[in-house]
Amino acid sequence: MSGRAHEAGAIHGDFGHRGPAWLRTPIDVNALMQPLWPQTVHKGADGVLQIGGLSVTELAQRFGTPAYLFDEEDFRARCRAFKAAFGDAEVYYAGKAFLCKAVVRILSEEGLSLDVCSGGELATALAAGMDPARIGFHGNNKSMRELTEAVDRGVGRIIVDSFDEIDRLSSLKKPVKVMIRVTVGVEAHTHEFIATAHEDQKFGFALAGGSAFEAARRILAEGVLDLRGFHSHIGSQIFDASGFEVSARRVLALQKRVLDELGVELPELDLGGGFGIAYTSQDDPSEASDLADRMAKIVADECAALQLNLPHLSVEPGRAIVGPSTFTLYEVGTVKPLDGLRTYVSVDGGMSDNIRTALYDASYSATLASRRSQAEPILARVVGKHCESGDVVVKDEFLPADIKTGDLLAVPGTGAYCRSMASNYNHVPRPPVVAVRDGQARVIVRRETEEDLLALDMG
Ligand SMILES: Cc1ncc(COP(=O)(O)O)c(C=O)c1O
Ligand SMILES: N[C@@H](CCCC[NH3+])C(=O)O
Repeated sequence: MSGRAHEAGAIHGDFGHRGPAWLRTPIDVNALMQPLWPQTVHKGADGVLQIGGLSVTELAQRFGTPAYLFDEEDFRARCRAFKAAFGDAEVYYAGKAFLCKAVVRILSEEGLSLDVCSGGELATALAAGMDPARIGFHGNNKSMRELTEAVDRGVGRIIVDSFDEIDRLSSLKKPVKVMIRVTVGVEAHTHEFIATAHEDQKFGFALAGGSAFEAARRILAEGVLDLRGFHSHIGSQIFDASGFEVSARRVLALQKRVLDELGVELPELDLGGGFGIAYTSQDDPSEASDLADRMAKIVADECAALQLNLPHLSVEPGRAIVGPSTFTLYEVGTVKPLDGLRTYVSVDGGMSDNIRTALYDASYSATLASRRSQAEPILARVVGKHCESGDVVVKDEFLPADIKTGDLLAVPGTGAYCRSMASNYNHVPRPPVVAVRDGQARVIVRRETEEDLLALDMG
């Protein structure tokens, strides 16, 4: 798909501050909506963005801005797509991408399992009635309190990440199901901060040097914990499936070594999450079904070659399920043209509701969501209201030249790692998450207030 209009928020590239000529020709805006936008989103003839049968102008009036607008139908459809694609394999939704009680209930209804990585995520899952047996618990530094709570509540599996953790868990003297997290040495092609399987980092047991094998040997020799298999997660926002294939091969070779040398055939294998999504029109992510087919094939081929039984497979997608389901709605405040350069468009949120641009140099897009404009496109930078020059939401976007105070801007692809990584920097209260479906809207995470912030301040 080629981006062709400021209205679809799909334009990127260095075209000068007034944009290329083709950008000013009329186009079918709705044809440009996928795959950046949630499935129920479209623009009416008046240029107003609609989600779940409601207009953003109405939603802004009712719930204020900024707000994360969550398309429940879209989220459910992606849960189902992953479940269907992976068939018998277990899909653990990675709660770190975005978690609240409503999401937990939807996951239960759609038959997904849940990956949590802290006592707080575990508490949220349990408070919303998630079956503990369907929860997997991750983390490189789980506390004794967190481990005890997980074991007492009957969490389905704990992914052990260090020898210290094996000792802590074993001290509870319960036959807890565990997986061993392995760093397989794959350099995933993604931002350095979100790659997790190269050797020089904090997660898991290294395959090289034998510590992953030693972890298995120790657990089996001690005979306290119930070792189910190995786990590999190579990073996040990955487009190239070959990294998953290499990691599957390496982990299965380890599984074979455990069988040959320790006499135990481990019955499970988790290949983690990390499937990339589109943030701009230039991103071209794989379908869940293509990824699932490639993973299933490599596991089947490799098992056949190594004469292993097929392990029960699981995966942990977060971003690919929730990322595209949500966009952030902002109101434009100050508009500051810098002659010959670009126009700075300030919105009423920023790095406190989306840290990804500042942290990972992530690319986003934006569209005018509250009206139609025939004005020529100008090169704009969408920035927040925080006291940082790096407080950028969208680095480069073509917006109509008549962009003005009070306009609404929508930024797609903010379902994952935006609300969950939101902060109160500059004492800015965090925005609500509003779920929209079939013409109905409900607040699933309410807006923080200044009273909420003051409530923690003991004076
Ligand atoms: C262990 C583990 N599983 C799953 C995920 C989910 O990743 P993503 O949201 O990129 O699918 C992460 C985050 O990168 C992770 O650390
Ligand atoms: N938070 C990161 C991804 C890391 C996920 C957890 N391992 C992001 O926004 O892309």
